[in-house]
Amino acid sequence: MTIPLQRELEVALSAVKQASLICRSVQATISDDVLEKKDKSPVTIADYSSQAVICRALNAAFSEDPIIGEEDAGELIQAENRDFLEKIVTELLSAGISEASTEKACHWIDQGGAKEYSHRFWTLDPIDGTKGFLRKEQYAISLSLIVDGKIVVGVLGCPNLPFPTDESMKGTLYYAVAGQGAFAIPLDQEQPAIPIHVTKTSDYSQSRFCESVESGHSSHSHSKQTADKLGIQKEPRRLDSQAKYAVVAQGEADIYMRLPTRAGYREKIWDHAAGVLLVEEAGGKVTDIHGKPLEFNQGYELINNQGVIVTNGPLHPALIEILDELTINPE
Ligand SMILES: Nc1ncnc2c1ncn2[C@@H]1O[C@H](COP(=O)(O)O)[C@@H](OP(=O)(O)O)[C@H]1O
Ligand SMILES: [Mg+2]
Ligand SMILES: [Mg+2]
Ligand SMILES: [Mg+2]
Repeated sequence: MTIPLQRELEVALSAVKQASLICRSVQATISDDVLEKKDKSPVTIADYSSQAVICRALNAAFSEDPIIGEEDAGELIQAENRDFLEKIVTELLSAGISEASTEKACHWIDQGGAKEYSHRFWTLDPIDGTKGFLRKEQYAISLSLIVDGKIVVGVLGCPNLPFPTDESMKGTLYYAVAGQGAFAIPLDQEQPAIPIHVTKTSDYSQSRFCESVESGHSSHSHSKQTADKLGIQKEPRRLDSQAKYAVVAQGEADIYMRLPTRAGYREKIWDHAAGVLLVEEAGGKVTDIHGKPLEFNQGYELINNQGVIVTNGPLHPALIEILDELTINPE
């Protein structure tokens, strides 16, 4: 018997692994000098290279599937960005893609250019947590398949997150298939996948929440107010990217709060889809701040949702109630 979505999972895992290794090698080249000058070139090269390898792999296997990716090659084709483009091609060649050229790189990147909802599509964030990537901290490569508005495959590459059962192994590849559970595999070693699970606690005083490092992406003051009202005593864990979903899915935190910082901002589907399935398949719950399910059938933004709340399940209801009382953000 064939397992449903097995081929989709295999292609997604191998593409995200290849992209994760490229991102890791580019991240190693960031110097303090680059950071001081606020030069975004390493992240740019890694973003584009990651999007190129993943779209290339998806297109080879599932040529009919649209891909809603974060990046596009619009700027790369400008003459002044020729150097950037050449560096991307160099990365692709060193990753073993011998047919890489400037034209092909732009073509692969633009295969991720879909914007509209369709009954079956992939969504891709080639580097989520750009700021974490530049700080040499956490970032993720996020890919998922959505069918009829439901996330059915989610793969998250976290090159800097230790393997859950062995801290000394840095780099974890997470995956989930709807109805089949959530799993982790070491990024570098051939080892069987291990299942991961959320915690079971219903005691806020014993719980830990995580949130963005960037207070511009998620309101730290509102999360503190909420945590105080719930009696959460532990210090929050702050980390960039969808690595937060992985941390909740593997039981290292019980809650992830993403509270709006400004009216009108809508979350992007590629910032959440893979993480959402991972947590749900690990036994947890994900809604917006009003307790509404996230709607992945509205195009590239979660237009009918505000913020995101992720928990182990038992901690969800009272948290949503508190958020309702706080009136965090006008629509
Ligand atoms: N005002 C805002 N509110 C919420 N998310 C925002 C935001 N401005 C940017 N972002 C998103 O926050 C993501 C990073 O999230 P985090 O802070 O959890 O690491 C960014 O993804 P990229 O880094 O892929 O651009 C970006 O899409
Ligand atoms: Mg992102
Ligand atoms: Mg990104
Ligand atoms: Mg971005």
